[in-house]
This record gives sequence, C-alpha cells and structure tokens, in this order.
Amino acid sequence: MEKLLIATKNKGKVKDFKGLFSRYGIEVYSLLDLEDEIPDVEETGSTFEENAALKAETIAGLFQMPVLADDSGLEVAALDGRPGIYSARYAGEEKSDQANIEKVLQELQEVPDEQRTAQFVCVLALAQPGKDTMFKRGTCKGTIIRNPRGNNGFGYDPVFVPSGYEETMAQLQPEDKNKISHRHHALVQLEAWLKERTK
Ligand SMILES: O=c1nc[nH]c2c1ncn2[C@H]1C[C@H](O)[C@@H](COP(=O)(O)OP(=O)(O)OP(=O)(O)O)O1
Ligand SMILES: [Mg+2]
Repeated sequence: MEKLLIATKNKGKVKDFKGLFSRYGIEVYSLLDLEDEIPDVEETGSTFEENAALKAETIAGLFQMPVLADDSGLEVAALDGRPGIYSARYAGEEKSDQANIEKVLQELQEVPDEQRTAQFVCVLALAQPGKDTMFKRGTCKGTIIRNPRGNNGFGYDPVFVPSGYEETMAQLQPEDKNKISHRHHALVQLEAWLKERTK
C-alpha cells in the first residue's frame, strides 16, 4: 500500500497526517482530494470511538477499501471534560476554531492557573471491508492559557501548552507537534498493521 484514504474534511488533520505518515513512506489523501463531493457523515455517536467508526465505516463501505478516520477533541478538567466529542461544534454548527477557543476561554475565565489542566484525545478507527474495525486511542496532556499564541496547527492549538513545554501547540514546529501529539500516540499503535501493509 502506498496510499491510504483518511475520512476527514479537516485541513489541519490532513497536514498532521501527511507529516506523521511520511515516516512510514505512506502517502495519504482525504475527502478533500476527491473530485466528487462526499456528503458529511453525521457524528451521531456518544463517544470518540463511535464517531470515528461512523466516519471510517461509511467511507470504507462507499469505496470498498481500507479507510482511516480520526475523531478527536479537547477535554478540559475544570469543565468536566467538555468540549470533548463536541469540540468541533462547541460554539456552533459553522465549526469556527476562533469562536470555539473564545467560548472555552470565556468559560475558564474564573478558573485559576493551576486548575486549567486539559488533554487532547484522538481515536483512530481503521475500517476494512469484511473485517472488524480497529481502534487506537492517544492522548496529550497540557494546560489552557488565557491568550492565544502561535499560528501553526489548527483547532485549539493556540491555547494549549503541552506538559513540559513553554510554547503552545501552535508555536511548535509541525514536526515537534508530531512527536508528542495525541494523533502521534494513537498512530504509533497502528505500526504493526502499517508495516505489514508496506512490506
Ligand atoms: O491536534 C489538534 N489540535 C488542536 N485542536 C484539535 C486537534 N485535534 C483535534 N482538535 C479539535 C479540533 C476540532 O474542534 C475537534 C475535532 O473534531 P472532529 O469531529 O474530530 O473533526 P472535524 O469535524 O474537524 O473533521 P472530520 O470529522 O471531518 O475529521 O477537536
Ligand atoms: Mg467532525
């Protein structure tokens, strides 16, 4: 396998995955690369796993080939784990990263620095026609700062400082984010499958 389809329309994820998969010599492409418009898969599940499976299995069924999907989000301790699976639509259906960040910062306004812990979660679902879907979960711990910094990355990266770092995820170089991210920690667990496929 030289090419793997990722069932996402998120440009930020695609960029992360292109970097992450280059280690394995695998080229990735996404729903954004297809000529035909693929309707959005409704994320009606109540867990990251359910939503990742919905995306991967729907697209794998459509094209009858292996498909990887990523369902991910930010869990903030002081918000009882919100926005969680609702991270993309936290401030509304238009899915604005900026509005989502503003909403989280607003909700955390009164929360003191030492209680601003959070984690990114990534669940990967690998669907293959005729086989059980495989799931891998990765996390990345950190804190939420009060003023966004940095222009790399996407989503909540400008307000997330990974544990042990001074910079936000959006100030790190893409290759450095890819060494510590939730997406990296999920993907390394798929290594055995990837190696089998690239032999
Ligand atoms: O590395 C990350 N750095 C910052 N923010 C992140 C990251 N990873 C996920 N996130 C946030 C973005 C979005 O608010 C939500 C994912 O939502 P999620 O439904 O999985 O993705 P999506 O709707 O943007 O694209 P799609 O479903 O087509 O893959 O979590
Ligand atoms: Mg989504």
